[in-house]
Amino acid sequence: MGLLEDLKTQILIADGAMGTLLYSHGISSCFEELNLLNNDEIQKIHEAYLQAGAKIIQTNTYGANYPKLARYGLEESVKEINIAGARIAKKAAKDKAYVLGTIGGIRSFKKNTISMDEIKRSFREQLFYLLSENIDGILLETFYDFEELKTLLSIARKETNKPIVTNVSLHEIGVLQDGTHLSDAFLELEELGADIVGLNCRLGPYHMIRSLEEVPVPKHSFLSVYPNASLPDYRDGRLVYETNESYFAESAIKFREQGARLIGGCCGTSPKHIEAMARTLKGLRPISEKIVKHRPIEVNSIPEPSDATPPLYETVKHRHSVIVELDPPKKLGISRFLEGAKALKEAGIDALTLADNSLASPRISNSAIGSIIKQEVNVKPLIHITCRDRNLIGLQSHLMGLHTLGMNEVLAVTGDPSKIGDFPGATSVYDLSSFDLISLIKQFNEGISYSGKSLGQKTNFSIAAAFNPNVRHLDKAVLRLEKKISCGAHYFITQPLYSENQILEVYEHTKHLKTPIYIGIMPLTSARNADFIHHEVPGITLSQTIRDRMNAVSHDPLASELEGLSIAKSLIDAAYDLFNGIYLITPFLRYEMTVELTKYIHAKQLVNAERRFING
Ligand SMILES: Cc1cc2nc3c(=O)[nH]c(=O)nc-3n(C[C@H](O)[C@H](O)[C@H](O)COP(=O)(O)OP(=O)(O)OC[C@H]3O[C@@H](n4cnc5c(N)ncnc54)[C@H](O)[C@@H]3O)c2cc1C
Ligand SMILES: [Zn+2]
Repeated sequence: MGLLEDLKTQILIADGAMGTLLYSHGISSCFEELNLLNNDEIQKIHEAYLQAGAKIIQTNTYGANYPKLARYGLEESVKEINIAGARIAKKAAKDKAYVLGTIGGIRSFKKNTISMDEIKRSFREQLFYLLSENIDGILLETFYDFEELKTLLSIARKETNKPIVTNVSLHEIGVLQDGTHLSDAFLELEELGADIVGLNCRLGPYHMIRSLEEVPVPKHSFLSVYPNASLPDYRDGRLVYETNESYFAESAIKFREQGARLIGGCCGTSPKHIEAMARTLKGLRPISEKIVKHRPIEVNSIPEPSDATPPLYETVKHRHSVIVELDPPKKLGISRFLEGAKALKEAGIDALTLADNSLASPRISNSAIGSIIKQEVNVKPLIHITCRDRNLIGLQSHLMGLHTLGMNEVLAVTGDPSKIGDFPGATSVYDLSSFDLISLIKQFNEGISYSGKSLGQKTNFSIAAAFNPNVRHLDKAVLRLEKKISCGAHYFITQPLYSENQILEVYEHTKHLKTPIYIGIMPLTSARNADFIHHEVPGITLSQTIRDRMNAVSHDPLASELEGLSIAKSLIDAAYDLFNGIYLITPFLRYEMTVELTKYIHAKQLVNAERRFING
């Protein structure tokens, strides 16, 4: 008889946690390395689970892959650790229990920390060594990223006919991180060839039972469930779980009622939990029919307010559009800022862009000031959002707040790192990259939070992303743009450009993209300002001609300003025929300069319109 054959008629008990058990024994080094250093300890744990009633145990190889072992400098030991892990488990099982070779998910919520190619490479390596030891099946567990699991399952299915168990991990009841409903996920996994589909880790029995209530008994696979002991608690600097064996015994009955046939435990569980479940389920046959609970996910689109202007990405597709950056002040007091916002509004800008603590220095919160100008000046705020100052919780709360305040224009950027700003020792959070943040906002627009939970409403953010053309290889920067588009960016805003040639070059490199681009133009204010930008701002070089022009008027502040404006106007002339979007950056709150440039652009628009009219 084989594992799958047994599951046709029986419920099989699996083992519980390995990692947290070792941790509770005081071990905090690499758990998988113990396969080499202390195989007795691992074998004893397997034996304790077998003794408790487990008929299926898993190898101690959860994190025995190249990227995870590399954290301990053990990346060259993938082969030895996996082979040893399989041998220890088989030795403990003595052919009386099945041994699954465990491979854990790599990506948690940060998608871009590691590429899929790297994940595939490391997976193939681990899979190869586990299969070489003639184990009874493969256990793919703790997958938060459904794409990752599907990709790896497809690879494994081609490599082996042995049973494959796929366990996903959920943050929320019944739904995966990308919003896929659990029942749909199981169907997809079945189609890709999983023999057993289920849940493990992160949630305890309560949330797992509620998740399984929404899932029919699979037709072409078996259902597995490996709950954590409880939600974790943080005590004295350690994660601890409740010990609750009798609760597990009761839960085992409910898992059976939900159609589970392979039942084990994950973090925080011990042989006592497994023993309690094995005892309770002894002699009970699995069920094949159940009533499925349907809990519809309700996501409503919010009605558009009747006076709503179109999002910037629409506006800029159809006509020239000017947006202006006016940085929130570094000191308290916003009167000059408000004057500027009003003047720019009167000059006819489409939005005022508000940086998020640019150059990593604290400024008045851009959402606070954005809300004020929206209400008092009736100008559209475009809120920059960096990944530097907020973790995944803060970012989501921020987005919900912006939506609630009706501020729908956002720019998603990584953010200048703290070390370049006023507080070099402050943490740069970077839970998400700019790509992840763009994807998150797109997911919000579908009404789904990062963890897959319904937000109750869809947001309607218009998503801008940053484009830095001041790099040596523009081709590579354009590849990043393409990736940002695939994540959900609606349009781009560039760093300031200072040469007509560069503007043309940007056009040539991006003309294949359908995504609109706002070209950044920041007027120079003085020869010193020009020198600073040329010598100290990474990636930006000013031509000798521009620097000579600014130097020639260095004695006269007014003439300097006029020369700065004149240079900016030439750049606008170069950009105007190639791009609809112009992004003006106000230097040092000198909004008179960006007002002048906005008027200049509108005058060009008028002249062009007249010309078109005259020419019919
Ligand atoms: C319009 C605009 C507004 C901005 N507003 C703010 C703000 O309000 N607050 C703030 O703190 N910062 C702001 N920045 C700065 C921005 O966060 C950083 O300059 C950032 O590195 C560039 O944009 P991104 O975050 O989308 O970078 P990404 O494209 O995500 O790049 C992130 C990292 O990758 C590197 N990288 C980028 N391109 C390449 C390439 N071609 N090859 C190799 N590596 C590359 C970069 O060095 C960077 O560290 C803004 C930038 C722009 C263009
Ligand atoms: Zn776990």
